[in-house]
Amino acid sequence: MPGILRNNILVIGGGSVGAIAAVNIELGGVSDVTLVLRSNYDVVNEKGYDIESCDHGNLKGWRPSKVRNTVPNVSEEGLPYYNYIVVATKNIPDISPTVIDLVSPALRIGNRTETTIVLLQNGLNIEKPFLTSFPDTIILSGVSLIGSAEPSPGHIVQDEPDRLLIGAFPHPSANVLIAEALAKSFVVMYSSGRKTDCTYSPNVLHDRWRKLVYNACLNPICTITGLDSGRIRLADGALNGLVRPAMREIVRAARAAAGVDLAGDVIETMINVDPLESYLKPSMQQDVEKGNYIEFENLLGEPLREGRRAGVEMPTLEVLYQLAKAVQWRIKERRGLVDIPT
Ligand SMILES: NC(=O)C1=CN([C@@H]2O[C@H](COP(=O)(O)OP(=O)(O)OC[C@H]3O[C@@H](n4cnc5c(N)ncnc54)[C@H](OP(=O)(O)O)[C@@H]3O)[C@@H](O)[C@H]2O)C=CC1
Ligand SMILES: CC(C)(CO)C(=O)C(=O)O
Repeated sequence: MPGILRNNILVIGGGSVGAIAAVNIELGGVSDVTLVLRSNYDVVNEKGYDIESCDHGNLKGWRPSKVRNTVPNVSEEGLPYYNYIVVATKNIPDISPTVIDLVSPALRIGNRTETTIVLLQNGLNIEKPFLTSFPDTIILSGVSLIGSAEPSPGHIVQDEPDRLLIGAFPHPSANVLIAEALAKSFVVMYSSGRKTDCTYSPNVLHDRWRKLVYNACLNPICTITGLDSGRIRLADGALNGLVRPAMREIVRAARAAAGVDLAGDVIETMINVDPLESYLKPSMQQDVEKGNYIEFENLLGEPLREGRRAGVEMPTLEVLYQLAKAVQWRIKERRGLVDIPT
């Protein structure tokens, strides 16, 4: 579109969530997406994505403006800065590279205010390492209720709509109005293709704790039991014996640690957030089935630590956390990260 200034967007991680985000951003027609891929790079670079989406229909051979298998080093490669860097990888601080290592080369040395980072990831306190490493950069929160999976490289199946809440994480020095304006501009850009439900939501802490009622509880419970989010609702006693007690602990922790009062019906809403018949596997369960590392520290460890610091007893979450940690160790062993004494 000559004469019109286009947004230059980097999306890091083109899996279940990142691929759909790239589609939405490109669809508006005013942004060019560079998408950084890893295991699915060869397939997508050669043939494009094969996307089956409840929001977008079937997109065969879909590609964003550019795909890469490395994060661009904007300073060394002399590239123009990115307006937004959208991070849609799993957030696994216990495994390298961390998200900070990943994003760093894409910010111009000495100028970290021109780019805004959007964390399209689950979990609590994910912005903290960014505020420490890039104290001048504004960080946006993306809380997504999409249901999406990548059953094979480059094949994306999105069976629950993309409902995305965007807001700015509290920042120690940035101007609140600028941060708010950047969040709202992102919403406009993401929504301009009119195929998605992306809204501005300033209450980031509330949105993240609310989502944790699902992510800190159903994600590990489904992962550890091997039952998807439909079957766990059918399984004898699992809701009353496991799911609801864990969810009640998160509700108490949100209030005590963050002053967040979640709605009285949040537990039942989160249990029923997806139709039972979708038999949806939470993202952590999908990861374990693929032999991938799990995001247990930000989904489970951080809310548990916050709740404990605020004096909340969290016996169910404590056990789930220790079990998830053992699952992560099993994955590390399979991937050759631990030495087993002979
Ligand atoms: N899936 C869902 O339905 C939902 C997911 N979320 C959250 O969204 C975030 C993204 O999840 P999701 O899309 O499901 O995850 P996926 O595993 O499907 O996709 C993550 C992508 O990031 C890539 N990646 C990871 N590390 C790197 C790296 N160093 N360089 C380049 N690419 C990298 C992965 O590549 P590789 O294949 O090589 O590992 C993969 O393609 C998570 O925080 C998740 O909790 C939130 C709501 C719903
Ligand atoms: C709740 C859900 C399924 C998104 O809707 C999710 O966040 C996950 O799978 O981790």
